[in-house]
Amino acid sequence: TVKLQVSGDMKRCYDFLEMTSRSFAAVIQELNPKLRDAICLFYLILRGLDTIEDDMTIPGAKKRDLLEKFHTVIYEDGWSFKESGPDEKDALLLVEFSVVVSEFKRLPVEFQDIIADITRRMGSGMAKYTRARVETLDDYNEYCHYVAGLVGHGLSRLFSESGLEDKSVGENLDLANSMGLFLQKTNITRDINEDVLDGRCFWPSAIWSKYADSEDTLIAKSNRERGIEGLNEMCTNALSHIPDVMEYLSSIHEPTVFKFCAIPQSMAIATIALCYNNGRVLDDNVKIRKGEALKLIAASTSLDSVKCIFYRYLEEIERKNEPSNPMYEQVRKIVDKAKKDI
Ligand SMILES: O=C(O)CO[C@@H](C(=O)O)[C@@H](OCCCCCc1ccc2ccccc2c1)C(=O)NCCCCCc1ccc2ccccc2c1
Ligand SMILES: [Mg+2]
Ligand SMILES: [Mg+2]
Repeated sequence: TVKLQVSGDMKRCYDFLEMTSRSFAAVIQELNPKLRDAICLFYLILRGLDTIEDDMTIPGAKKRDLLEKFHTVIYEDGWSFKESGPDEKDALLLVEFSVVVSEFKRLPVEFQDIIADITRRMGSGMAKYTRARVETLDDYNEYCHYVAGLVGHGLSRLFSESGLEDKSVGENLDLANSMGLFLQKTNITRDINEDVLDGRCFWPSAIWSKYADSEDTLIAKSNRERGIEGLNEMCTNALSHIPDVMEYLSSIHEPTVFKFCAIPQSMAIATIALCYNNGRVLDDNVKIRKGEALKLIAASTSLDSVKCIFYRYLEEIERKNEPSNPMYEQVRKIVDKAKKDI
């Protein structure tokens, strides 16, 4: 008989997974049982950390202290945080965080060590960027490394530790980093309107300041042509990670792990293609249509089918590319390089 040992708190953890993530809940729940609970808890711990980072009502010094010590509170039975701002969408997760703590402490200690190490390093990186702004391209890559590249590091180490993937997956951390950077850079590029209206901006000033003299001007209708050129440069910057993404995916063989890794990447290339040369991104939060997303989920089952998906969207970007675009040559070079690997 299958011992369905879902203790009370783990059930509540999967409820929180559903509540806090449209995109990742399904792919995490489909994972092989050897990894499912660990990655669910890894997600909830980092979502809890990010809920603190995203909360603009927490004073700087207090926020930095919380971010830097979060890797220790995941071991504190009963830990709860009830001071999130009223607009924080995932505040309830921090109020009831004790269910995450109790289940985290039941994980194999090797999994606990990986999750705690990533939480510590991400919290420290987030604390650094509560003061620093994303200015240079190096800042941009560093910030995305902290909030998403490190997730790739932790996931790859968990895949190898579980025995479901080769030891080398947990060692090729540069490729794992690119998996996170492609997803995070896609989100940052797409979310510019929402972020600027929230008083935040993760686009590096090294890029946007070539096309506007302030973040508000960047999204203004009066500056639309230049804003779209900045948007195209942000899209092109994200596309540079595609060769690493393809190489990483070619190293993943367990079917549920492959889909878990591939589906978010397919969503991301479709999102970049939608954003490219599309002024609506500067006015609104654009998202790929539900029907297209479902097709991408169904098609992201093998390396060949994912390569076809990427090829198709790279062609769409090339069609949208115009000789008048300052990025015209850059886009052609990056698309041709990415297509060559496919
Ligand atoms: O507030 C929001 O809803 C969005 O927040 C964004 C932000 O604040 O920038 C931002 O918050 C980042 C800090 C918390 C990281 C949360 C996370 C996300 C996905 C996971 C997947 C599995 C396991 C753990 C995971 C942890 C965010 O959620 N960005 C989405 C992209 C992050 C990609 C992470 C990632 C990296 C490598 C991967 C490799 C394979 C499969 C999935 C991967 C997923
Ligand atoms: Mg967030
Ligand atoms: Mg954040």
